[in-house]
Amino acid sequence: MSDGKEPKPDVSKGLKGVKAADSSVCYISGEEGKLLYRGYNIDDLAENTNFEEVAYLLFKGELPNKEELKEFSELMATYQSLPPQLKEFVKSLPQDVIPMTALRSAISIAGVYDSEAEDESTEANFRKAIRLTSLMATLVAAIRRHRDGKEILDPKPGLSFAANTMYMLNGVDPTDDEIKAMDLVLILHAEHGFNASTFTARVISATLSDIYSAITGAIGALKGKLHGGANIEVIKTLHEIGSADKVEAWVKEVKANKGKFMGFGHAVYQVEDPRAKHMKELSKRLGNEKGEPVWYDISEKMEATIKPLINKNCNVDFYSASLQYYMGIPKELFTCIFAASRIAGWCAHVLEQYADNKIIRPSSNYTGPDERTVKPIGDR
Ligand SMILES: CC(=O)SCCNC(=O)CCNC(=O)[C@H](O)C(C)(C)COP(=O)(O)OP(=O)(O)OC[C@H]1O[C@@H](n2cnc3c(N)ncnc32)[C@H](O)[C@@H]1OP(=O)(O)O
Ligand SMILES: O=C([O-])CC(=O)C(=O)O
Repeated sequence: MSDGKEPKPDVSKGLKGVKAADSSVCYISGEEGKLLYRGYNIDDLAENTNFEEVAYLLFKGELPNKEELKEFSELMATYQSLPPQLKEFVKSLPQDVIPMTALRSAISIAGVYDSEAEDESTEANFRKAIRLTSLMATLVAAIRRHRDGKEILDPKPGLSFAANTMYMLNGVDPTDDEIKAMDLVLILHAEHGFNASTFTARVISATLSDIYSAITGAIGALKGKLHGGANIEVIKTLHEIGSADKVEAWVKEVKANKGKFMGFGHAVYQVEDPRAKHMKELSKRLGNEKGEPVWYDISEKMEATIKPLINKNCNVDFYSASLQYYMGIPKELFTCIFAASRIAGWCAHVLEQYADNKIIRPSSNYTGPDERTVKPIGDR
């Protein structure tokens, strides 16, 4: 207890910079702007792999060979179909449900109908990780279709994971460019160390609770606008500004009101987020191809204006907003698409946590009153 004179114990607010465990899933250099999944640079992965390969890499630690990939992709395809109870659950939701709220609830319900949900064996947890990773995109698509009053679609046999995700979202066979764009979004969002949602998943699994509980919690953390929810705030901003020539006035006003620029700043990167350039490039291309470059143009102008003003770079959520818009994804779904990718990272971390567990229980610096006694109710 403190009398106000003792030196305060060190508190690392938000645990910033604190190393809470060893992890071999990803390496991030905030100074260099470098991101490696299991030792592979994301620039290399973005160019040369698809999401199934990246999910395999995150779970197993190595990239698959041809046969391993075939087997893993077939397994993912099997798990991609929604159990009938889950489809009925999505249909029972109010049509105007917030998609991340629907997704969080649906994953919790998915645990109810998984006969292995409480099986703590490594093999069962591994199967559940693949099942959850396969299921998440189908659920996101189902939530979109339900909100639009359209029939929920089953995955189409023979399509890749990214292709099926686009197909189930939109109800039409995607073009090669659309498949590439979805793969890029899925690969780049898949993993990012001890971020808030992954840490949430690890905290929950470290109590030896089940993987469905951990992922339900992670979705709740990702939903927040300081984390994955920022991409929805960014698109709202782009639409509010409306044209590139209005950016400077808008930025001035936000700065004068001490507001936050969503999609800028990062807890780890002091230099450019290495994922941003990929999203930016593709957003520019798709914006031109769709004959609607305005949202890219506003984004580019915002980056040029905000970066020198607050000395913060844009993060992964910034150009992913205009990119997802150009991919035809409704803005309310942007964070769900992030979740459909990050599920691979979450699961890799949950498996890692179970494999070398220690309950996560930091302490706090007490700032409340000194010990006191309860007065009779009439004297309070
Ligand atoms: C996938 C992801 O989660 S990426 C992040 C997505 N979130 C956003 O884009 C929201 C906007 N950004 C932010 O709120 C922050 O930069 C965060 C949450 C990402 C990181 O927060 P921190 O680790 O505290 O960053 P940092 O130490 O650099 O921030 C210090 C101060 O810089 C300023 N700052 C940081 N980012 C911004 C911003 N985007 N706009 C204005 N000022 C900012 C603030 O004064 C901040 O203090 P505060 O949080 O008390 O207001
Ligand atoms: O790492 C973080 O703090 C945020 C995050 O999830 C990411 O940038 O992908």
